Amino acid sequence: MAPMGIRLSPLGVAVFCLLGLGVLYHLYSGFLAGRFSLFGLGGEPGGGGAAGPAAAADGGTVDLREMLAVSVLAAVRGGDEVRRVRESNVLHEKSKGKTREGAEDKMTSGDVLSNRKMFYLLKTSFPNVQINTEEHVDAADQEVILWDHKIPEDILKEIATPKEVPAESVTVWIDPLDATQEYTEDLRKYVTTMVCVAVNGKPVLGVIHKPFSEYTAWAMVDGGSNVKARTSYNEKTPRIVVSRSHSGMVKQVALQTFGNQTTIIPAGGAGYKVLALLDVPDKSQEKADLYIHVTYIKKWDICAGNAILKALGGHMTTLNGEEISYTGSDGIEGGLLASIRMNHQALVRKLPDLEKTGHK
Ligand SMILES: Nc1ncnc2c1ncn2[C@@H]1O[C@H](COP(=O)(O)O)[C@@H](OP(=O)(O)O)[C@H]1O
Ligand SMILES: [Mg+2]
Repeated sequence: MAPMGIRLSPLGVAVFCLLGLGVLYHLYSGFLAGRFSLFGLGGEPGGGGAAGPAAAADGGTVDLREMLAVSVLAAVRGGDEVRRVRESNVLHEKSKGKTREGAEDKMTSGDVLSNRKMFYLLKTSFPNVQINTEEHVDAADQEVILWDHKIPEDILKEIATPKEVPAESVTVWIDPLDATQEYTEDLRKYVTTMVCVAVNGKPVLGVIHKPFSEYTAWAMVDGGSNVKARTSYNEKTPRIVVSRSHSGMVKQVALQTFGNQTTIIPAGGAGYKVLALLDVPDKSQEKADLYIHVTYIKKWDICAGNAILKALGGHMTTLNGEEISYTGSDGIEGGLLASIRMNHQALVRKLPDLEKTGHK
């Protein structure tokens, strides 16, 4: 006699098992999808992390202290690309055309790859702000780089509270590789990556990073900084740092204004030249008392330096002493004068009017 009990048909068992597997698959795939979507948004699985772009950006405001943290990270990450490409010795150097004065306007893989990192890091973190960058951003080649929402200790120490401003008042300027000409000549000390944040056109945050010595200077106007002015400057016979590859008539202007005893220091990069005015521990950094530029120049080249100088009590203006507005057009026509711990207006009065003297 067959033993008593429930008889299970093999077909029934198979259907039951399949159903069970289906339920398990459904539950488990939902769980995995949840985890992946959390990672995709930058949140921490299991909760606890703020997900997605900087929370403040969603409400129509952004926190400048958070923007500073992301700007420093962007400059460092961009700098990693700049260094990597230079060390590979495969620069893919191209010309973007000529400047108004006829110099080659160069671009390399270092510029492009740094731009991609810097732009997408800032754009993903602060989707609602206007970002202007020197290089073209390829929308088909997007990169999702997420900020971990950590503000470094040195920033927290200097800037104790968040500083909210309307997102629409902000313009970010990125220079993914300043001193491209010198980069192609392997003059590494001049190269920087820079981020600037302007609020209503006024430069407020500046970051200048030197990828080859891994030095970063940052400052926030009415906030704090990790860099300071030197204790003394020579106002009478200043050492003047000027462009080595877009100089125009700058040497004539400088010597005419300050006399033949004045030392002219030709150097690459607007970022490098601003750092020359400050107390920078980097050994490869030359020191100067003034920075003068007479030809056309773009706002991504100068905004970060302008913000840092302003935060430290210095000045960057056109040669006529006009403040530079960091909205609208990309470039400025009136040359540049940058100084710190000097009577800036007195320097402006000393300089010749470039329009009249034909020194442009
Ligand atoms: N007349 C000009 N026209 C266009 N760009 C200029 C310029 N003079 C200077 N620049 C840019 O300003 C930056 C600093 O210049 P310099 O090293 O000559 O002082 C460089 O930026 P990039 O290297 O980012 O292109 C350079 O290309
Ligand atoms: Mg550049």
